Amino acid sequence: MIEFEHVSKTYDDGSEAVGDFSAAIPSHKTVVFVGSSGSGKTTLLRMVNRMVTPSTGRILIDGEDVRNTHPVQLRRSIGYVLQQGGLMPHRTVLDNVATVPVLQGTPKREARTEATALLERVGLDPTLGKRYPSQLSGGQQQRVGVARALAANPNILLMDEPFGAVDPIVRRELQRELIRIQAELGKTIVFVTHDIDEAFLLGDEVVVMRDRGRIAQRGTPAEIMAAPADDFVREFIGADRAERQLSTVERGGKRIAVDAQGRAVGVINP
Ligand SMILES: Nc1ncnc2c1ncn2[C@@H]1O[C@H](COP(=O)(O)OP(=O)(O)OP(=O)(O)O)[C@@H](O)[C@H]1O
Repeated sequence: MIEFEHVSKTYDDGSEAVGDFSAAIPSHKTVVFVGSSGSGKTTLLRMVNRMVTPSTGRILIDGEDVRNTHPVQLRRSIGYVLQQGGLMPHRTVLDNVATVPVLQGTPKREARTEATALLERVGLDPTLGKRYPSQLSGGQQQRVGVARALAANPNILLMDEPFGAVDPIVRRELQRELIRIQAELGKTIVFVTHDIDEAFLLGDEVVVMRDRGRIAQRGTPAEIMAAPADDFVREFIGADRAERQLSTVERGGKRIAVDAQGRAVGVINP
């Protein structure tokens, strides 16, 4: 479990990114922080692996204050996936994935064998391991980013808009892949996004944030959709509701559900 206890953050230039935030993230669940740009999501995420030091308050992982663990050790023990992958450009894909285990003392050969298995786990052809990151598509790079984050077998995965820079179709594939991987591995995932659909798709629980990390509502997707706490949440989740409204059309003798753009979202059984 990850606990945020009354954390706040005011950066050196005086900007107050987080006011007073408390939340517990249960183990083996995916909790999504969703909010507009600048609401403090990234700042909160980075407090967990000590890339940001809270101005006040503390973060506990399984009851232990993160300040008691050396930052380098802590970061190696927590998977971190960023929007742009953050891969090392001059190392092969395989070495990108194997680096942290090698630093932690796994023999190189073993680390590479495990890295190959991880590439498969995230849906990549292992022969891509010989390439360099620039020789992969954006979606493939993000998969490598996930494989790398999993390489040290962390209990915790921090994911900061990991699928934000890829096109909607690839994004969908990556989301499905993450759901599949999470069903197998059961990590404790904190996932940051500004996309409410992504939040509802991936989150066991969703934390809707206003400015400065203020929680507007926390709950399961169903709870939030069924009973938005206030106008802010209603507007946030409903902003594109019209787009999500479904209708049915007849195609090839079948009833198909389509969204407002006419995209097929499913076949309706008679
Ligand atoms: N290193 C920094 N120095 C000064 N101010 C910062 C720093 N990092 C973030 N901020 C400010 O803190 C606030 C919260 O930023 P943060 O990146 O945590 O929000 P966010 O919700 O993740 O936004 P986004 O979705 O745009 O990444 C913003 O006003 C931002 O400008």
